[in-house]
Amino acid sequence: MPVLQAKDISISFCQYTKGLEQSYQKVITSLHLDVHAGEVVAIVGSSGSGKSLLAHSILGILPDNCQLSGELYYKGAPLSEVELSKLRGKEISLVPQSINYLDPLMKVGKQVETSVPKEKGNKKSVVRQLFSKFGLAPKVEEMYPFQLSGGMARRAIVSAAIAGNPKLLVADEPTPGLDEEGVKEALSFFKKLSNQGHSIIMITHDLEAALQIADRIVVFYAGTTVEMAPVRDFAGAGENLRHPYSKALWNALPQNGFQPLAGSQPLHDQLPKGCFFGPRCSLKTEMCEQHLPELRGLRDGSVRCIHAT
Ligand SMILES: Nc1ncnc2c1ncn2[C@@H]1O[C@H](COP(=O)(O)OP(=O)(O)OP(=O)(O)O)[C@@H](O)[C@H]1O
Ligand code: NI
Repeated sequence: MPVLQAKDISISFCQYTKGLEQSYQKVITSLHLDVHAGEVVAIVGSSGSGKSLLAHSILGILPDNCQLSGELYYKGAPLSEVELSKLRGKEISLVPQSINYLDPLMKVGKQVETSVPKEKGNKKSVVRQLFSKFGLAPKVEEMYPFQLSGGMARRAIVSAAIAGNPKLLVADEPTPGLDEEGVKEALSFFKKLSNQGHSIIMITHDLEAALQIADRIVVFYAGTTVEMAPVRDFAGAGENLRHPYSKALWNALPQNGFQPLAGSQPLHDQLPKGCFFGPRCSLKTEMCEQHLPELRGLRDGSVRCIHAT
């Protein structure tokens, strides 16, 4: 049974148009995701594909003016608002994408202390241990966020996210601002957590980083999940991958010759008819324009493409 399962999530934002008239603008169409105990699942996809909104759905921290539909399950049971408020920051924790989540007016050590559960004993010493694990000197505890480098802020945020020893960690772009060594450390730290039975959802633009630690890769495109694949399928010319977009991402990596893909991901208010990837797809036929394909199971994975075999 998956620790977390998201099925057919769609998200709309309420906007005021004229005066008091409201309209709902759908920004996410159909996202699917699951993660098992001890598994690292990486979500890859370009900017605006819905990665952070899915993370916020899982944590139950979407803005008030938006409406979510679809199903979320935690350990097989539907994840309700009430349930989430009990789990958030404890069993389920988020490494937020922006370091602006740090309170600018509060010393960093004190902030991370607020994430340490009571049961853990002396909060200050827990923070000290966490910081030393991430190479942050004791003096950093006394600093304010503006005094930290991007990399230090990132480490402090990860410390806060894991302070409660979460079963499920959702890390939204955890590596920007870190140098090469820092990236390696962060990735190997997540891997270690997963080896201890924790589940990790890692969100990233960086397919290469994802491939280093993930067990499975989930590919998002324009607010839809287009493929779920085991990492081993990212090999050769991508012949084991299921969706043409995943193949394109793989073939665009330096080691595969930087093969570019023409066009760009459509915006949510300019989605094409039928398959969202259609306009960029070499496999496109008339059938593809009729409706958005469902995500279907295929060879140890899933794909949203009628042509995939
Ligand atoms: N508060 C909001 N109001 C209206 N639209 C929003 C809001 N937040 C996000 N969106 C839209 O939802 C879509 C998905 O956004 P999201 O932040 O999840 O993308 P992302 O994949 O995390 O991108 P990035 O890689 O840039 O972080 C985008 O089209 C974005 O414009
Ligand atoms: Ni994001």
